[in-house]
Parts: sequence; structure tokens; C-alpha cells
Amino acid sequence: MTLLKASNLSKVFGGLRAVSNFDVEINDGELIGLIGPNGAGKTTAFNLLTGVYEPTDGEITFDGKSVVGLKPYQITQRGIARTFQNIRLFSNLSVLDNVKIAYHFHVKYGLAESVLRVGRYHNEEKEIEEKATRFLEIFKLADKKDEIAKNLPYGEQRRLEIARALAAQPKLLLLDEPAAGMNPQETHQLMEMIRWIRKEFNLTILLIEHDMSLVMNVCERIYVLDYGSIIAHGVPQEIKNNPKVIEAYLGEEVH
Ligand SMILES: Nc1ncnc2c1ncn2[C@@H]1O[C@H](COP(=O)(O)OP(=O)(O)OP(=O)(O)O)[C@@H](O)[C@H]1O
Repeated sequence: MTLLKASNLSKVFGGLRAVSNFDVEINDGELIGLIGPNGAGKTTAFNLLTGVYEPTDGEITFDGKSVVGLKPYQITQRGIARTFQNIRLFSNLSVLDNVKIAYHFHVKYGLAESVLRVGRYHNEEKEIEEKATRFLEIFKLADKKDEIAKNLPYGEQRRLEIARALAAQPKLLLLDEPAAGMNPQETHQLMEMIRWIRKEFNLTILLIEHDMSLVMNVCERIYVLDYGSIIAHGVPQEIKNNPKVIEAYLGEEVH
């Protein structure tokens, strides 16, 4: 079943067509890569899918309904969560609080109860703390739960951002360069985590990544953007051998 469909999506900044006639269709449960040279429009595409920008043209449907014109938080509530190329954490809050915050989107207690700290508030806070801790365990951050987020090493901040995105309980997770700044060992571990969380949480994942070995190993299908347009899509083997892709990456190694 189709979960996300973008049709004929375009975004123009001034005279620049950053994304042009972008078409992608992602089925429930797939793990898809979005690649392309620097400046190809990948992050702009993510920003369109998550309501950061409104498209100049085109349609986006998620779970069968249009999400064009919704605010980012409304899109998160519909079930799309993301991470950012430049990590965006609540840098002065603890690791645990960063994940707990994402849960508050889903918690049902009213303001009066939370002020008075009665009723459901206590039980739900406890449940949130347990769930948040579980995500931290998955991402090997449980022993750092009380540290201030900005004091974590870079690779751990990236993992924390993914843990926080997952805590919003999305159906679709968009990862913008999750392995950026990681060493090969961290990248390998991340790859395993991505595979595992997809299965464990029945997730659909779309990821932007420059690390070709990660993309080729982990993704089932890949879309290639160049100058704002999709120039190829297919399974990793097809993408590796596609002359248009090789040309777009001329000077960069695809292996
Ligand atoms: N808010 C904006 N205003 C004007 N131009 C923009 C804006 N955002 C992106 N662009 C331009 O749109 C084009 C696509 O940028 P984008 O960041 O989407 O590419 P990218 O594929 O994510 O690149 P990278 O791999 O370097 O992150 C670039 O030419 C960029 O300068």
C-alpha cells in the first residue's frame, strides 16, 4: 500500500527551481534512499514533505490524504517525523528530556491535571519515562540519560535525534544524512540500528545520505536527484550502473 506519494512537486526560490517535478511513491514498510550531488535539492524535498516549505506546485499525499498546507507539527501528528542535516536538539536539556518532549505530542492529560499533578498525569509521566528510556537503550544512550544534550559527542547527538524522532511514534521516518560526521564503525552500527528499528516499529524510512556504502547496503530502492529533478530510481544495483547517475556524480566516487 502506498504510504507517501509526491506528484509533480516543485519549489522555486526566486529564479531557482530547487525541486522540479519531483515524483516519489513509497510503500508501507519500505526503506528508501534519496541521493544526489551537493545542492541537488534533497533537503528542500524533505522540507516540502514535512511542511517547512509549501510547494510552488504539486501534491503530497500521506496515508491517502493531502498534507499540502499543513504546518510541520500537524504533519508530525499525521505520522511523519524527521531528523535534520544540522542536528536540532534542545541542547540545554538532558538526553532523557529531549526524548520525553516528543511523547508529549501524544499524551492525553489536560492542562489542569498537569498543573495540579493529579489524576492521569503521574501514571502517564511514568509511562513516558519508561518508553523514553527504552529508546535510549536501543540507541545505546541510556547511561547518558542525565547528561546535557550539547555535551554528547557528535555521533551520539545524531543517534539521540533519531531516538527523539521515533518517540513521536511516526509511520514514516525521514533521516537527513544520519551518518554525517560518523566514523566507519559508528556508521556500521547506525546501519544495523536503522534496519532493526524499521522492523521493530513497523516503520517506513526515507533517508538522505552521502555515504554510498550505507545507502547501497541498507536501502531497497533509491531515488536520485540532480538539479532538482529525479534522474533515476531503482534497486541499488540498477542505480550503481545507471549512466545518468554516474555522470551526475562525475568526480565523486559511487561504490
Ligand atoms: N531557503 C532557500 N532560499 C534560496 N535558495 C535555497 C533555499 N534552500 C535551498 N536553496 C537552494 O536550493 C538548491 C537545493 O538545495 P538543497 O539544500 O535542497 O540541496 P541538497 O541536495 O540537500 O544539498 P546538500 O547535499 O549540499 O545538503 C541549492 O541551490 C540551494 O542553494
